[in-house]
Amino acid sequence: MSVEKLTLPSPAKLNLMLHILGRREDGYHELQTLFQFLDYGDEITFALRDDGVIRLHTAFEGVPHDSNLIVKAAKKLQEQSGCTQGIDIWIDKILPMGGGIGGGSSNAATTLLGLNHLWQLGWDEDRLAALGLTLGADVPVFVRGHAAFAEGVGEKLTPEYPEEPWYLVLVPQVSVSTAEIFSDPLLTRNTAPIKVRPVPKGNSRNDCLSVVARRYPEVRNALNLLGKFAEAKLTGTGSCVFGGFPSKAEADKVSALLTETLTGFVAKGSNVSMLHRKLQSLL
Ligand SMILES: C[C@@](CO)(OP(=O)(O)O)[C@H](O)COP(=O)(O)OP(=O)(O)OC[C@H]1O[C@@H](n2ccc(N)nc2=O)[C@H](O)[C@@H]1O
Ligand SMILES: Nc1ncnc2c1ncn2[C@@H]1O[C@H](COP(=O)(O)OP(=O)(O)O)[C@@H](O)[C@H]1O
Repeated sequence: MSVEKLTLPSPAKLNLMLHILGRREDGYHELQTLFQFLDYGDEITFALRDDGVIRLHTAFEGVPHDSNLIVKAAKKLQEQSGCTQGIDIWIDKILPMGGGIGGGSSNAATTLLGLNHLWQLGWDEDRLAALGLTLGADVPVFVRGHAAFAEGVGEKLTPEYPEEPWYLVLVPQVSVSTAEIFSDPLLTRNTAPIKVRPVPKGNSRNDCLSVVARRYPEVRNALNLLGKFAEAKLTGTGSCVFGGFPSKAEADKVSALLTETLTGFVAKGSNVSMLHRKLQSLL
């Protein structure tokens, strides 16, 4: 029997390290980064419609309907597959936008995988990841669903198996523009490539950190606070800051110190995305 309605998770990611190796001729930066997922994220509900219309029913502040990565992903998949069915979509959005935890990219990937399932397209992961890359550099890792070392602009992925601690993620009340950070003249762009796998322990630096911390006092405060209890790191180009803890109880203890002006959440790191665990359970 075919499925008509589906609710799927859309997890966050962390960049456990991020090195900038150089700048390409098209202005994009060559990176090496280690992605891991969090068991924490949005939830997207999809319901089939047979008239071909794609409609996201949840409004996003500051993001017009047709610019939403969920709608863009659905439209591209519909066009490229020639599918004549449509979709109604709702999202329970809890991930902060512009926080470096990949909410938009994750939403796009969940949409691609969810619609591949509901529309019964039978696309394989390679094809979905290639389409995903046209929507954003972080989409392919969410499509593949395994923690990975990423190279290029994020499209060359090798599965990795980092430890899976509990994290406390701090969410400074500021949205960081990725474009602004990558165009800062003070950004370090000449880190030597890591040539061995798995990524040797001790490579936890994020080359964006000093530029982001200099520009955003809110991020500086978060790094200072968390730094008293754990190694405090920046994910992506920020604004979120995270630290690992051996147990949920220890992460919760630090989380209890947060105030209204600096919020955060506790979540388990995971090398297999909760989206893929849910999809597996449906097969
Ligand atoms: C830095 C990372 C690390 O995971 O994540 P976030 O902090 O956004 O989550 C990603 O590589 C973000 O990739 P992506 O999400 O595609 O970046 P966008 O916001 O589209 O990029 C905005 C702009 O930043 C610059 N940019 C982006 C990525 C890159 N490797 N080099 C760049 O120079 C480009 O000028 C681009 O137009
Ligand atoms: N479904 C979506 N969820 C979040 N952001 C989206 C979405 N669609 C479009 N965007 C746009 O993408 C930008 C980056 O969002 P997001 O992926 O959450 O942050 P980051 O890349 O810093 O992790 C947002 O500021 C917003 O303008």
